[in-house]
Amino acid sequence: MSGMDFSKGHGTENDFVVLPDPDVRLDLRADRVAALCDRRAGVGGDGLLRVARTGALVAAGVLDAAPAGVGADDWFMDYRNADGSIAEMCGNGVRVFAHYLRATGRESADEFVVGSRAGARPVVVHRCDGATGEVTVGMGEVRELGTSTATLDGQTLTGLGIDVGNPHLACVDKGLTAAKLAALDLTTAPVFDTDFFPHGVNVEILTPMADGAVDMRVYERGVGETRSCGTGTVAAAAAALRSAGRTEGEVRVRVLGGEVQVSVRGGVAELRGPSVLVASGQVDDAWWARLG
Ligand SMILES: N[C@H](CCC[C@H](N)C(=O)O)C(=O)O
Repeated sequence: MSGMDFSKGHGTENDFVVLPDPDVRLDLRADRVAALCDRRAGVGGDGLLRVARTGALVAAGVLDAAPAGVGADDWFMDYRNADGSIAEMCGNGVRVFAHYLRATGRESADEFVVGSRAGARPVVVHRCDGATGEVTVGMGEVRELGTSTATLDGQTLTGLGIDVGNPHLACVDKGLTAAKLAALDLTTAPVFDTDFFPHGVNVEILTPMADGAVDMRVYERGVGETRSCGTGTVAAAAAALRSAGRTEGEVRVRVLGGEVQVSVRGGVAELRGPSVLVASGQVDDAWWARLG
């Protein structure tokens, strides 16, 4: 059986299919990405990270141009959601991507830039071995968009629209406890204001800040509920700080899949957390070809 190399990895159990594609040979049509991310009929994942250098993606026409601050030789995280849609940024994904580059020898430095459609994302790899890593990602500007609402589990919540390169609605519910959060039914997509979020939105529900920490669940655009969302934890941290009358600080965000640390300073965020590389294998060429 011949096939296409892949790896599986996750950041606080937000999991990804990692696809090395240095010559950008793969046509990542939405249906093919969805088939790969399918948890029964495919490899399974919340998303897919194609690994290629920025210049190769521009040469292949996948990118029109290198985003500002991203060099042709910088590795670029070409992120796709499980439904095959393209998203601008993936915070947990950048940690796994950076860990993968180090663990496979594609990068040898502890600090380097990862390219994304949201721009340059500088990373610091604090430690990494084949299986586990600890990475800090420079998440760029956190831009508040004003308040909007989402309706889920029969209730309408007010939240803060936040752009972290991709769109979020972070709903701090003052009366919410961790137990009530855990009991929320997130099996169906929240109803949101499509005029406010014309390109869809990732919706976070979180407890108010206590002892420098919040509890959060998230319903992701193009995926559904995930056990974690890195850009979502940044949006949640910014909303929790705002709700506490602050514009900067450190927030520990507890998600279903673990815990990350977010720092917001001067309107710019950093995200620190774990990465795990679970397995590597091959996608069978005949299986891939049958997708048409
Ligand atoms: N899981 C990702 C977010 C993916 C965002 C995607 N669902 C979208 O914006 O459409 C993260 O760790 O930031």
